[in-house]
Amino acid sequence: MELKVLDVCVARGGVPVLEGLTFEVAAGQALVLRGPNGVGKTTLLRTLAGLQPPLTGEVIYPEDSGAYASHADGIKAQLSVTENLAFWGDVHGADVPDAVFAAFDLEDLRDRLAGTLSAGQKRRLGLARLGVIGRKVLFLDEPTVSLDGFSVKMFARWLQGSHLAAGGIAVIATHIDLGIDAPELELAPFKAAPDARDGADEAFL
Ligand SMILES: Nc1ncnc2c1ncn2[C@@H]1O[C@H](COP(=O)(O)OP(=O)(O)OP(=O)(O)O)[C@@H](O)[C@H]1O
Repeated sequence: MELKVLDVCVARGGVPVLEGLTFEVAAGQALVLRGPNGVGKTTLLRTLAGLQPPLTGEVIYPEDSGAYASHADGIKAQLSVTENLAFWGDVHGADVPDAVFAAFDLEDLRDRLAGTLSAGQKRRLGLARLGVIGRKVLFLDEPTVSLDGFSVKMFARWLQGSHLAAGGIAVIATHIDLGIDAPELELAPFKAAPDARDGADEAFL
C-alpha cells in the first residue's frame, strides 16, 4: 500500500492555493507538512482525504482506507469516553481495542461524560478514535493542539509504534516537532500563482 500524489493543485473557494504537488508515502511512513499559516495545509489534507476534489491531478490510495482528523475533535458531549469510542467503532464495524485506553491515557476517564473533559483530554479522546476506526491512511491536521508535552510523546509513540509499525501511513500538518522519524515537505514553494483577478484586487488595495 502507498499514497501517491500526482501533480495535484488544491483550491479554496475555487481559488488555487497550492499547485504542482507530487509525492509518495510508502506503507509504514509518515510525511510532515510544513508551511506558514494560510499556506494551504488544511486545504491539502482535506483534498488528500477526499473531502474536496483536487482542481487538477490525482490522489491515489486504496478506497475506504483514509481518515481525516481536524482540530475539531468531533466528540459527542452527552456520551461517556467509552461510549464515544464504541460509537466510532460501530460506525466503522470495529471493536474498541482495550489497548486504546492506555495508549491515549484514558483509563481513568472511561466513564466520564466527554462534555466534561478538559481541552487536552478531549483531544486525546479525539485522537483515540484513530486507534479504533482501523483506517490505514491518516491525514492529521495539527493533531497535538491542546496537548501537554507528555501527551504529545504518548501520541507520537502510538503513531510510530502502533499505526506506522503496522504498515499505516500518516500525513501530518504540525507546527511542533513530534519527535518521529519522518521527512518534511515545505509547502511554501508550491503556492499557486495568483490569478489575474487576485492581481487586480491587490492593485487597488
Ligand atoms: N472559503 C474560503 N474561500 C477562499 N479562500 C479561503 C477560504 N477559506 C480559507 N481560504 C484561504 O485559503 C488559504 C489556505 O487555507 P488553509 O486553511 O488550507 O491554510 P493552512 O495552511 O491550513 O493555515 P493554518 O496554518 O493557519 O491552519 C488561506 O490563505 C485562507 O485564507
